[in-house]
This record gives sequence, C-alpha cells and structure tokens, in this order.
Amino acid sequence: MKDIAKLHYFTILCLTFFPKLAISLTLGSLTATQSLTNEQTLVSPGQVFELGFFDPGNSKWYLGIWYKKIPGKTVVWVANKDSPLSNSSSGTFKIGDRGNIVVVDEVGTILWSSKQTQEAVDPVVQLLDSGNLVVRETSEKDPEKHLWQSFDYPTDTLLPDMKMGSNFDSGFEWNLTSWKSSEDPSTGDYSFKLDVHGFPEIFLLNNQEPKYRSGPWNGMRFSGVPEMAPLNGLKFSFVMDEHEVTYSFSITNASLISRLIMNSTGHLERYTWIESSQEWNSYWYAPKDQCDNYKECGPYGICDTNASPVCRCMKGFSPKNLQAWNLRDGSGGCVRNTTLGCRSDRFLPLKNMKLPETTTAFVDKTMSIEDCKEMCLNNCSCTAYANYMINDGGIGCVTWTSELVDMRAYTEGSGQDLYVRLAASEIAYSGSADSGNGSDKTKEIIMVIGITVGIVLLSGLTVFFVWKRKGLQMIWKEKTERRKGPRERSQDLLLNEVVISSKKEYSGESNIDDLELPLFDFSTLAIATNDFSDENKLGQGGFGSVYKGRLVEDQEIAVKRLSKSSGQGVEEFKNEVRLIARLQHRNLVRLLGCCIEIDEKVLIYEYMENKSLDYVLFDKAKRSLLDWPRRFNIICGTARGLLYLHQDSRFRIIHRDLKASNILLDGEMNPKISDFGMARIFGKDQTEANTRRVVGTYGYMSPEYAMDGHFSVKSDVFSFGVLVLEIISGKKNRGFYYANNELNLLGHAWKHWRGGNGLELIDQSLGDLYSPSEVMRCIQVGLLCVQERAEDRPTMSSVVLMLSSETATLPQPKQPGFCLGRNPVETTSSSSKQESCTVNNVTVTMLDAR
Ligand SMILES: Nc1ncnc2c1ncn2[C@@H]1O[C@H](COP(=O)(O)OP(=O)(O)OP(=O)(O)O)[C@@H](O)[C@H]1O
Repeated sequence: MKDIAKLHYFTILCLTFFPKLAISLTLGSLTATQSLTNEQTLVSPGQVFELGFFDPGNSKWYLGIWYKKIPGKTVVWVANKDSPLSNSSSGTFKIGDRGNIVVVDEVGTILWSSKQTQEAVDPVVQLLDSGNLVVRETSEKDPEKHLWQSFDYPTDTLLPDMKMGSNFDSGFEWNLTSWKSSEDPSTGDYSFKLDVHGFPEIFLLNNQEPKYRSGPWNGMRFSGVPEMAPLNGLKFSFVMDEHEVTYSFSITNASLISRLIMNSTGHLERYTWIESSQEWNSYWYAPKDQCDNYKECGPYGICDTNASPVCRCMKGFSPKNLQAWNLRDGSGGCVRNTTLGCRSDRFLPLKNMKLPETTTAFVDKTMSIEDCKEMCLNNCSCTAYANYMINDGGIGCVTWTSELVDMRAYTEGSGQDLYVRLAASEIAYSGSADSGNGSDKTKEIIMVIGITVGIVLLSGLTVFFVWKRKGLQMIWKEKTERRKGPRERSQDLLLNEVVISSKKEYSGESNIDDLELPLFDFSTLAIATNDFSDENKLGQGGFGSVYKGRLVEDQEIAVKRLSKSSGQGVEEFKNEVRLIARLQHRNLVRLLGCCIEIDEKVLIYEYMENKSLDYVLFDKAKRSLLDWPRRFNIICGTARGLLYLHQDSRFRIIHRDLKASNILLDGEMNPKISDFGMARIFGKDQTEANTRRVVGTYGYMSPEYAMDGHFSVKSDVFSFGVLVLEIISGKKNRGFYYANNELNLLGHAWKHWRGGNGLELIDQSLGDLYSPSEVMRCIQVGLLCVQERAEDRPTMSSVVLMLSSETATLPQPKQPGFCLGRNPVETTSSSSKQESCTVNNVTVTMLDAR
C-alpha cells in the first residue's frame, strides 16, 4: 500500500514537472483526454520505439516513430509527411472526435488524420514494441484487434512482421515510398510495390516507371535476388493465396535489429544494427549492377555481368538493332531468326536464370514440368515455361505468352531453369532440346540408327506383348492417360472459359463467408447522391441507373442502383459481389462496396472523372481530347483488363457486353472496364427475363452469340475487335453507314484493308498526328478479332502480345462476321426479333438482342 502511494505521488510529481516523462510512464498509450505536444513522446512498453515530433533538418516538424535506444533518430514512420508543421512549438497529436488520431497545428487546424472508417468508443492509442501505432477500444480484450494501425500505411520502411503487397479481403495495398530527400519526408519519386498480377513480383518504380524487378518468389527467395540467403535470425516469407499476396520478414533472434528501406536515391536497402560499433550496416541493396536495370537487354536479351558487353541474345535470336547493339545499347533486344511453327516447335533450356517478367504469366501450382511443357507446346502463343517453385526438385508450372523481358544469367547454382520456345530448326536434333553440338550429318546418322534400333526393339516387344496382351493393354492405357493429362487440362480450362459458372465452379476454392466487403446503409447512399436526384444521375444502363455521390469523407463515388427486377436472393447476390470485388486490376473499375436493403440492391464503384468512352469518342466536340497515344493506351489497357478477366486463375469471367459505354475513363484517360461482373450478378433466369438488356449489345455481338446464344471468350474477343475499330475511326459500328448505305464499320474497315489503304479508316480529327505503323497494327488486330469463325480469332493473350510487339509478323485476317448488312429495326420489346442480315452473300438469320 505504501509503495502504491509512493508511486502515485511520484507520478503526480512527474506530470507536473516533466510532462514528457509523464507520457512515457503511461507505457506507450494515449487516451481521449490526453494529447502529445512537441516536447513530449510516447514510448513503447519495452522501450523499443518512440513516437513524437521531429525536425529532419528542413526546419519543418513531423510526427514520427523512431528507435528509442538507437542514437541519431532513425525514423521508421511519418504521419504528416506531406503536411508538416512550420513551427516547433505548435503541434499537437491527439484523439479526434470520431476516435481517429489527428495532428493539429496551433490554431487547431487538422494537418493529418488517420483514415479510420469505424467510429471508436473509448479509444486508446498505443505504440507497440513492433513499431506499430494502433488505435483500439479500451474494452477490447483481443490484443490483435484494432480500428487502425500505422502498419497499414507504410512510409519508406518495412519493419519486421510488417507486410507489403495486397490483401484482397480488406482491400489494403501496402507499398514503400521514398522520402523526397534525407531531410524531407514528403512523398518522393521512388516506390517499391508488389504487383499481384500474373505471377506476383516486386517492382522498384521511379514515379510510375519500373527501374528494377525482384523476380517472382520461387519458394526460397525472389528469382532475381539469388544472394537472398536467410541471415541467422532473419526469416523471409511470401504468402500467395486467394486472400493476399504479401512479402514480409521476421526476426528469430531477439538481439537482431533489421529494417528494409526504399531510400530517396532510388535504392532498396536492408540495414542491420551493429551494437559493438553503434552503426547501421548496409547488409543488402538493389539495384546493384547494370543487369539489375529493368529491361537492360530488351526482349529476348540476356544480361550477364561477367560478360563484356553485358547483353547477349539467346540462341535462335539476333539483335534487333545491330548498330545500337554494337554501341552497347542492348535495350532494343533481340528478334527471332526463324518464325515459330507451333506444334513442331521445341524448347531451349536455359540454366541459372532470373525468370523473365511474370506480370502476365500463367501459374498452375500443381502441374508437373512435363505437363507444363505439353501445355505450352499446345498453345501456339506460349513463349516459355518453367517450374513455379524450385524447392523439392521443382514444383508446378509457370508459362509465358508474352515477349520474354528482363532476364539475367547468374553463376552456376544461383538462378533457375527456364525453357524457351524456338522453331525446331533452331535446335539441332540430338534427342535433347538443349544440345547444340555436333554436325547435322552426325546427328542424322545417330537419328537413323536410333530409329532402326527402335523399330527392331518394338517388333520384338510386339511379339512379347501379343503374348502378354492384357499387360500391354494396361501399359497402353496408363500411357495414354498420362499423355492426355495436359490436353484434358486445357479442355477443362476451355470449359471453364466457356461456361460462366454456377456456384459449383468456385465454391470449393475459398470460404466466401470469410471475405469482407464494405456494406453501405441505403440512407448513407441516399444522402451521398442527393436522394438519387436527376442532377446527380450519370447515366442509365441495362441494369439500372448510375448516380454520382459524395461521402462525408469527401470521397467521390459512382452508385449503381440496380433495377428491382433482379430475381436473385440476397445471399447469392452478396456472394457474387464479394467475388467480383476481389478482382483487382488497373484496367477494371474498382468495386468499393454494396448495399442490400429490403428490395434495394446497390453497387458502389470508384468514380471515373471522364465517364465512359462513348461519351468522349462519339462526341464531335470532345473527341479531340483523345489523341492517338491516348487511343492506343485505351486499346492496350482494355486488352490487358480483358485478358485478366479471361485468364485470372481463381475464376474466369466472360464479360458478354464489352462496348464503348462500358469502358470508363479516369482523369488521365486511362481505360477501366466496367460491368464486368454483371453477367455473374444476374443469374440465368434474369438473362432470359430481360434478354434485350443483359445478353449483349447489337453491333458488338459475335455471329455465333447473336445467332445461337453461344458465348465464349472468343465472343468477348469479337466485341473487343469492334471496339478497336471504333476507337480508330471514331465511329460507331452500329449505325455506321457509308455513302452507299451498304457497309457497316466492319465491312468498311475490311474493304479498305483489302484494298491496301487501311489508313483511310482513321478518324479525320486526328489529322496527321499518329503513328501509321501503330494504327495499321491496331486495324489488323481489330480485324483478326472480328473474324467470322470463333476459332480463327486470337485469344486475348495473343492480342496483348500483338499490340505490344512492333516486330511480330501478324497473321492475315479473314472476312469479318456481320460485315455487310443493314441495321436491323430496333425493337423495344424484350421478345426476340428475327431479322435478315447478309454476310458475304450468305444470308443468315440473326436474333436481334438489343
Ligand atoms: N464508375 C463510374 N464513374 C463515372 N461514370 C459512370 C460510372 N459507371 C457508370 N457511369 C456512367 O453511367 C452510364 C451508365 O452506366 P451503366 O454501366 O449502368 O450502363 P451502360 O454501360 O451505359 O449500359 P449497360 O448497363 O446496358 O451495359 C455510363 O455510360 C457512364 O457514362
């Protein structure tokens, strides 16, 4: 009792005379009635970290966290990095009205506040020994539960157990961003960002431009960081599942202090603290040499620091620009010596490699390397394959359908194996794809001997097996099964693509109930949209009306109020929306949440400043905003978005209604596909009940879809082709009639293409300001996509490849589907209407869907 009284007396003394010390005594917590001023700090319970105001040397003040016991204030997190205090005696850190934390200046203006969605009851702020600053409710017993944490808002430093990457459930994206300079913590030019697409890997970016790539995680380390051996006491971890893709590290030896930092000079650096010399030791950094520079040797070029010059073309390729290559500029890369032949191609094994960029690569985590090879061979656009992980002798399969870029060769035992597709003639026959030795004559002789021996052996074996017929049948069966593996697999893939699935398709893949998606109150949305007023209305679509809204936090949103006739159940609707919300790609419009109340179903999207493409492209006054580089960017971005929908390994989506009004444009005119989950959200019944609105849009529908209701990824490809030709010409396919009133846009484009004057198609408003070769390539890709037969149309992965490659020889397109004919009479009824349409002198019957 006596001791407690003493402690109490001591505390009061401290509070009176040493306010800074007094706060420290609260063991790192701050309640709603307390605040922290410039002279005070908050210390974590184990005295590991300290939070307070600091001046980094630019005479401005910031609230930050640093190591308590390490001299020289190594700052690991900054709150108000872009809104500093100008006066050392003016700042206060406290809990705000909604239970969020704020930094205010001397007149009470809020300079920074935590983005906290949920209001807190009796909140408390704690600085943990991990360096994490958290806001919790005092009554909350679970130490893991908090309303806000600084670890969700990293600045330039990754501390142990902090994650970088994306969490698909919470929507958090954790990146490191450099300070402007060592004395200015404001947002700098460099960032270190995990790209979750394809086979995830981390990029170091200068503004938005990649400078360095880690390579994907291969089970032991990043493919491009062979020196990433576990340090005694340090453990790296990479999680890649349906909930998250994240990288983090942890400390297993308590005496070790380590941090990873994206510094202001563009280097990623790992430091460890050396107690004896009292200094930070730079343990690792990147980029460290010429070969770490992103795409140093261009497509199909391999960088090797031990060679001079560092760039070389892989076997079967030659420098694209020999002059530049000889002047030691390898960035143009290499081109194939021999065009690929598809099924006859072979694979060149490359050892000790950093895998090429994997943002568009396809991963199958379980497939064997033999099946992987077979799958790649069966897909003519597949350029290479490799193991997905290198542990346990190699696991799974990764394939590329794009140009192979940013590769480097390491010394023996450091990198991994990569198999690159080459025309058969580039790999001399020797029984194994990598052998390049010996004259062709010798190989021919070996081949003949081999075949002869094979025949003799086979005849002998046949006699034997006739005798043992049963056994033979079994072996034969087993062999075919094994050989069928990848083909069956690709058939499965195809089936997945063709069928917009019922629940069964993905119900086994994840526990949907665990996912969180913000649910909005209908009343909040009514306030945000001014009671769904006409002034706020952005447009009307087949599924309902779209309104512009503004939330109290000033965030602009687009609110789609679905028409009440959706026959779906609430749980079914929620599940669909949750799945759609997990699809994230820079070319898909982001779904922010939904609202389900009584008979209201509402979707909340990010607001896109420039509305939809049709709104700009088909408007005489506005179309000049779309110069050629922007149009090309819209074509390529839309292609990437569609490829993601078609190929995302978790579940595939066929859009079914791709058109200009479903391509939304952000402030910089970047395209984002919208309505991509509508086909899922509205079930089959709804499709039938409302055919005109849901099935598709006349002018964009492929012949097989319009006529037989047959949809597949290739019907989306058709719609994409129409869109490309519309973007180039600035004219709608539907309602386009040339002077003779005979051709639609596809027919018009085809006529000019065949006549050798494809450029006639281009929108006159572009004048001469375009790249003829780029435009011609786009027209050719557009025409390939609208070919009449679905099997002739390319997949979206080939489309992306064709659009990005300046050198690839593109196939010649055949006659488009629906290229001639008059506009069917528009119908307002939902009943189907038959109309005659002529396709290349063959009369077909078409179902008018819209
Ligand atoms: N996120 C958004 N930001 C800004 N404007 C939007 C947004 N979403 C939709 N709009 C605008 O609202 C209009 C209607 O959109 P909606 O997706 O409902 O219909 P649509 O695409 O025109 O037709 P349909 O539903 O038949 O495909 C769009 O054309 C666009 O101009």
